[in-house]
Amino acid sequence: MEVQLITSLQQRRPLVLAVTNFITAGAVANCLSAAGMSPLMPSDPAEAAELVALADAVVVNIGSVGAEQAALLRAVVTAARQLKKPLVLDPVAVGASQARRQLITELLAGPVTLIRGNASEIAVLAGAASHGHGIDAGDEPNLAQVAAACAKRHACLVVLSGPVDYVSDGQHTKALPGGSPLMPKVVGTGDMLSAFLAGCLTLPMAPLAAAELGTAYFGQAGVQADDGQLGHWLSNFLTVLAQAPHDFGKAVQTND
Ligand SMILES: Nc1ncnc2c1ncn2[C@@H]1O[C@H](COP(=O)(O)OP(=O)(O)OP(=O)(O)O)[C@@H](O)[C@H]1O
Ligand SMILES: Cc1ncsc1CCO
Ligand SMILES: [Mg+2]
Repeated sequence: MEVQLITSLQQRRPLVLAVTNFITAGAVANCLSAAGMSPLMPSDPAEAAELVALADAVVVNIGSVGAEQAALLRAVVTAARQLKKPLVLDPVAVGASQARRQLITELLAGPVTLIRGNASEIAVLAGAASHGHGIDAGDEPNLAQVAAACAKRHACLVVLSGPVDYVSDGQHTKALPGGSPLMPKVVGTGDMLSAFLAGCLTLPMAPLAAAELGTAYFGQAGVQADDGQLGHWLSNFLTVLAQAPHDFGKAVQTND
């Protein structure tokens, strides 16, 4: 794994503007900070353009879909497109309500760089049947095809997360094993991955390669944070992310 790229990213400390949700905002901010990125969470649509201008990358998450949050999401997405910032969309529980589907349709009327969701969320965006259960994924078949179909349909990169993560640009799809069975039990690990990938899209490499590197790195950190105790996972994960990547690289299995 190209860990020196992660070192260079940490030296730059890219500013990631993150519209998350009120449930996991703190965990996402701490994850970004531990990983060597600088989190900023906006709350007022009036400041969206100024804050997006400061940002190196932007992530938006529809976990909280009230009218005020929707206005903030629209303003941030519009500014990110105008200012050509890498833009990640996390379609939390998109299959669960009409309001979420409507908001996602609106946000996906223009281009995004990357969509990161679990299998059921990505299936909805691919136009396939889905079996999600609120924020949790259900059993979906043909995950590599679902990821590729979603990427083609929305002309963007897709990271479909789960026991195996699939990274696709619609033409090429890579399956990345990794992560821990504790991760789906900790609420917000997907939100953290989406925000982390936004920061990785600032790496000086092709966006597909950056998405693969970021997804593999996050998964391997997740493995290392697993000491068998659910309650330890999040604090272990922040500690692992905050380690120098060369130490991290020694401690975890690498891809090359
Ligand atoms: N069974 C599993 N085994 C190993 N890793 C997993 C497993 N399930 C999820 N993960 C990892 O957890 C992270 C989050 O993926 P997940 O699909 O659970 O996101 P999510 O459903 O959007 O989560 P949330 O809504 O809580 O933020 C990814 O890094 C993924 O690789
Ligand atoms: C539990 C929950 N409900 C809406 S968003 C969220 C956090 C995971 O995205
Ligand atoms: Mg999620």
